[in-house]
Amino acid sequence: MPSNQNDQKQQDISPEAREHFYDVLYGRRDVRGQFLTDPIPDTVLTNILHAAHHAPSVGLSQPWNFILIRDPKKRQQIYEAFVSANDEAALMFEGDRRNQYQALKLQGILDTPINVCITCDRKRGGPVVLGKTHQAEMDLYSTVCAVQNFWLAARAENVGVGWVSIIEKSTLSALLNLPDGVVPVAYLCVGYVSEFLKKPELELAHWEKRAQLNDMIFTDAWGETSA
Ligand SMILES: Cc1cc2c(cc1C)N(C[C@H](O)[C@H](O)[C@H](O)COP(=O)(O)O)c1[nH]c(=O)[nH]c(=O)c1N2
Repeated sequence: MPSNQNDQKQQDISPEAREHFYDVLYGRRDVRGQFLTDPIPDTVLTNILHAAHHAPSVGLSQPWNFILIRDPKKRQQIYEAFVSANDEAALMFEGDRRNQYQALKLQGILDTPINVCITCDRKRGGPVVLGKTHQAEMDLYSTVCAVQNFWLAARAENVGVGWVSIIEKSTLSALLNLPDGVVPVAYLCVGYVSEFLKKPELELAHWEKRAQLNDMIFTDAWGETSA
């Protein structure tokens, strides 16, 4: 075998590794109600952060930071911001849907040993960043890639993650002293769990269900399906 093909073979993902990768991917869950308070060893947290930091980013700008929030007082303040936003959110749903919403557990802010806020520095890389010249929001999308890496690496470490977005952004920014130009992208509750549910909690609670993949695929233009 020519040596470049040999190199390629060595880079190929083995069938076993592929299976493990899909185990992690499909086994990932948004966790709210199954958190344990057991501490996360620093080595495990470092592995997860390291994976997040290896996400793709526009122009390799790496616009993210990771704020590790352990202080119970700070978390209590953030929890109160959640409660206030969640009360407002409930009023946006009507009738039975509102009752159903109010019965959902939508955060684990005080239930985990650590919360992590992943931020995006909108000014990182200066005024002109390769790949961001015509789509300014690419730094936000890059940060979301870091969030997904974090989520998947956590699952590989058997650590659960719950994303909480029912918090007023300005309140969160003030509580975390974010400077001008830095925005919170993801507020994550992070901890070991009693179990990873087999399906999304919102599906189990009959709030929403997964759509059919085929209904999501168009060919050549929006709305066009190959017969
Ligand atoms: C951008 C964003 C924001 C939120 C979420 C996710 C994402 C991607 N999710 C979790 C969401 O409900 C969950 O991902 C879906 O229900 C699918 O479940 P699994 O993640 O597959 O378990 C979420 N969950 C929750 O309980 N409170 C929240 O505020 C949010 N916010």
